[in-house]
Amino acid sequence: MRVPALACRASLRNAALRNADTVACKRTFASYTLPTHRQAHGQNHQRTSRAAEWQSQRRWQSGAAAAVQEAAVHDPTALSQEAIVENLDPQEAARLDKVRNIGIAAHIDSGKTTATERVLFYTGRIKDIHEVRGRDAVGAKMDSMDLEREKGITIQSAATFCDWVKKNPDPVTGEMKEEKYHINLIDTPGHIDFTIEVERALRVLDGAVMILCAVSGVQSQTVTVDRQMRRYNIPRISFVNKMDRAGANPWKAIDGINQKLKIPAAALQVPIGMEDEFKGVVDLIRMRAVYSEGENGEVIREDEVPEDIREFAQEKRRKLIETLADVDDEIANAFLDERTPSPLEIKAAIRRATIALKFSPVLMGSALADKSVQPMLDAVCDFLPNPAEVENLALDRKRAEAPVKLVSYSSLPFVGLAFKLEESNFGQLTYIRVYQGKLRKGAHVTNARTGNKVKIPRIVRMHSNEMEDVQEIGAGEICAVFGIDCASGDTFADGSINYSMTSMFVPDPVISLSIQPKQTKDTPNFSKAMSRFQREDPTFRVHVDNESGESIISGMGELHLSIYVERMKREYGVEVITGQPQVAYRETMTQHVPFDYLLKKQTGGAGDYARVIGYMEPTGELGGNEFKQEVIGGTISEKYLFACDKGFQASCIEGPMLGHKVIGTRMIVNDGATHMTDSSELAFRTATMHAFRQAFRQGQPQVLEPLMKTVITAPNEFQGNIVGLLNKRNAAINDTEIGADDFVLTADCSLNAMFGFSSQLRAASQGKGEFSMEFSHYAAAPPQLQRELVAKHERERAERHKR
Ligand SMILES: Nc1nc2c(ncn2[C@@H]2O[C@H](COP(=O)(O)OP(=O)(O)OP(=O)(O)O)[C@@H](O)[C@H]2O)c(=O)[nH]1
Repeated sequence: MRVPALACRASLRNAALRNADTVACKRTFASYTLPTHRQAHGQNHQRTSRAAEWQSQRRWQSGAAAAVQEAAVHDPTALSQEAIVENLDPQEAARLDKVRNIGIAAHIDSGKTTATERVLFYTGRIKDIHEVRGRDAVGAKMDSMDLEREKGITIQSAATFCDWVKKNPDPVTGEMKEEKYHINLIDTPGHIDFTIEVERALRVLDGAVMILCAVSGVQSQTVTVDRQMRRYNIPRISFVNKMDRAGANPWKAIDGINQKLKIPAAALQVPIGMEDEFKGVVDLIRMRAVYSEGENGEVIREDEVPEDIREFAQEKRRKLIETLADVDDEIANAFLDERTPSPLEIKAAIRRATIALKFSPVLMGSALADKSVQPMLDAVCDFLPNPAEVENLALDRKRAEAPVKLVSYSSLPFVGLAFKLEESNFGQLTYIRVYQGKLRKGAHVTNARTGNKVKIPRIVRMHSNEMEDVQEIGAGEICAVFGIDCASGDTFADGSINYSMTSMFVPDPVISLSIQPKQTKDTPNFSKAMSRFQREDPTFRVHVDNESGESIISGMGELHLSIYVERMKREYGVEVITGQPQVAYRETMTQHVPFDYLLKKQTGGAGDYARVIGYMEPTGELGGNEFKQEVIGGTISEKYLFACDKGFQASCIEGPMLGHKVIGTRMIVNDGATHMTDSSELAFRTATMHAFRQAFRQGQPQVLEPLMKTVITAPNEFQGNIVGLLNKRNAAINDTEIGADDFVLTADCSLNAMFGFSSQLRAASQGKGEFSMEFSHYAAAPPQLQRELVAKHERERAERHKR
C-alpha cells in the first residue's frame, strides 16, 4: 500500500514550528510526535523535559529516528510523510533528496529503450549510442537479450543506475547551479504479454516517466500502464516522444492525457519547429529556448524565445498556470490575486501537484533525433519524489498484521522487498528494493514468508546485464543480491522485526498449450528450464494435465509463450513439440441446486461413510469461489467440515464440464451424518466432491471464455476490411476514433476467435495495421461452442480410458 505524501496533516508539528527556531522546532516536534500516538492509544504521556531535548546532535538524531519509527509502528496515520522527511538526519536527508527511483513505461514502440539509451549516454554510463534494430546490429544497452535485439522489442525489464548533474540556472538569480542526482532506472516492456514486468517495476519505484508517441498520443497500452501506475500510486511525468515524425502533434497527446486518462496535464514546453524541422523546445517556466546540439545532442544551448512563437509560448504558459491553479492552492491564490506566480512558485507547485497525483507535467522531444531528452531528466529530478517522500507500509506480523509505516532511515532495522528474480551465470540474482535500514554484504536477514534466515554473500548494482559489486546499500535504493533462495515478492527483514510487505498484482494466464521435449534425452534440461522460467515469471505457469499426463504451459498471450519456447531452444538446447494454443476457459453454474449425498461403502472391514447436505449456487460475480458451513448441532464435526472445504476447493480446480477452473460458485454445507467408525476426513472430502459434481451439473452450468479488449490502429482506407474481419469473429465494436490518417478501433473479442488474427490483419491492411489485446473479462461462450467443447472433452476422455 503506498500513499504519496505531502498531505500535510501534522497540526502538532505546525504548532511547534510556529514557536521555535529550526533546530529546536525539530526537537520539539520529536517530543510532540510521541504524545501523538500515545494519546491515540489512550496513554498519558509526560512531555519530554526541555533539558532532555538538548542532547548532542548525534544522539538526538538516532533518538528521533527511533521515535519516528515507533510512532510509525504504533499508528501509521499519526505521522505525515513530510514530518518523516523533516526529521531525517541531515546527512541522510541530503543523500535521499538526490535519489530518484524511476521506471519508464509506455505503449509498445513509444521509444522507451531509445530514450533510456540517451539517458545512459548523457549521464556518461555508455560511451556510444546504439539503436534498437540499428544498422550496426549492436542494439540498445537495455535490450541485452539476443531475442530482444533480434525482434527489436523489450521482453524483460532491465535495471540500471546513473548520475545526472543537473545544470539549471537559478530561476531568480540566473546563476548556474550544479546538483548531482543518483537515478535508479528500470526500462519496462510495452507488450501486454510481458505486463508483469511493468507491474513489479512499478511496485517498487517512486515515480515514472510515461512516454507517449507524438503521432499516436494515448494508445491502448498507455491506458494499461496508467492503470498500473494508479494501482501503486505512482506520480509520473509525461514525455511526448517522436516529435520529429511526420504528423507529430503534442497537443493531441496532452488532450488524451487529460480526457482519456483523466489526469490534469499541461505542457511545460512548446516545440521549436515540428516534424523534421524540430529543433528544440521553449521552457515555459523560464521562457527560454533550449536547443540540443553537438553530434548526439549533448550540447545544450539556451537562447531567447524565437519571435514567431513568443505569443504561442505565452498562451501555453498561461494554460500551464491555469491548470496548476485547479490543482494547487498556492497557485489558485496567486491567480485570484491576479498575480503571475514566479518561476520558483510554478516549479514548487508542479512538484507538489505531481507528487500528490493531481497533475502530470508534460515534456516533449525526440529520443531518436537526440533532442530535448536532458530537460526530461531535469524534470525527473525536479518533480518526482525522493524515496523519503513516498509512504510505504508493511504489515507487522508480531502485531496481528497491523500496518506499519516504513521510514527510509538507514539507521533503522532493514526491510526490503525481493521484486524480481533472474537466473544468471553466477546463480539466482534477486532484485531488492531497500525500504528501510541498510543491506550489508555478509549480513543475516530473515525471509518473512518462510522464516528462513539467510546470509547475503554478494550485493551488486545492475547496469542492464552488467553488474558492479558494492558492500552495502542504503534505505531507498535498489540493488541485486546473489545466493539467496526466495520467491518473487518475498519480504526480507533484519531479525529484530517481522514485517511483511504486500506483493504485486499478478494477472491470471489466459492462454495455454501442451509442450514436450522432442527427444527424451532433453527431459532434464526441459524440467530445469521450466522451473527457472516459473520462478522468474509469476505469469508463466506449468502444470501436468491429470488426465492426459501432458505438460501444459500457460501465460499472457501467444507471444509470451512463444518467447519461452524460443528461449528453451537457445538457452537450454531443447527442441520442443507444442500443441495448438488453448484458451483458458472457466466454468460456472447459474442456478441454485440443493444436494444430499451419501457415501457409504460398508462391505466388510473398515468402511467409508459420509453424508453431506446443503446447496450450491452462483455467487453473483465471476470471481472467487466460496465454501461455507452452516451446520447446527454438530452433525458433522469441525475436522470433517474442514475436509469438506478441501473437497470443494479441489473440485474448483478442475471443473466437471471441461476440466477448467470453476469460478463464481458457492457451496453451503448445512447438515449431514457421521458414522462412529467408518467416517474419515477422506470420506467427507470424497463425498463433497461427488456432491459438487452432481449439483454443478444440475445448476445449468456454463463455459466462460475470456473476452479481450482489442485495439486496432490502421490507415483509414483499410477501415472497411478490418471491420469485416471483426464482424466475422463476432466482435463487439465499442469505439472508433478516426484521425487525419489513421483510425483507432476498440472492440471486445473472444480470445478463441483471435488466433491467427495478426496474419489476417497484415493481409487486410497491407501490413500497416497494428493491434494489441488485453484480458478484459469472462463471459458465457456461444452455446454452439460450449456444446462442441464439452463433446470434444468427453471424446478425449473416453479415448484415454480405452487406452
Ligand atoms: N522517429 C522516431 N522514432 C523513434 C523515436 N524514438 C524511438 N523511435 C523508434 O521507435 C521504435 C521503437 O523504439 P523502442 O525504443 O524500442 O521502443 P520501446 O517503447 O522501448 O519498445 P518496446 O519496449 O518493445 O515496447 C524504434 O524503431 C526506434 O528507432 C523518436 O524520437 N523518433
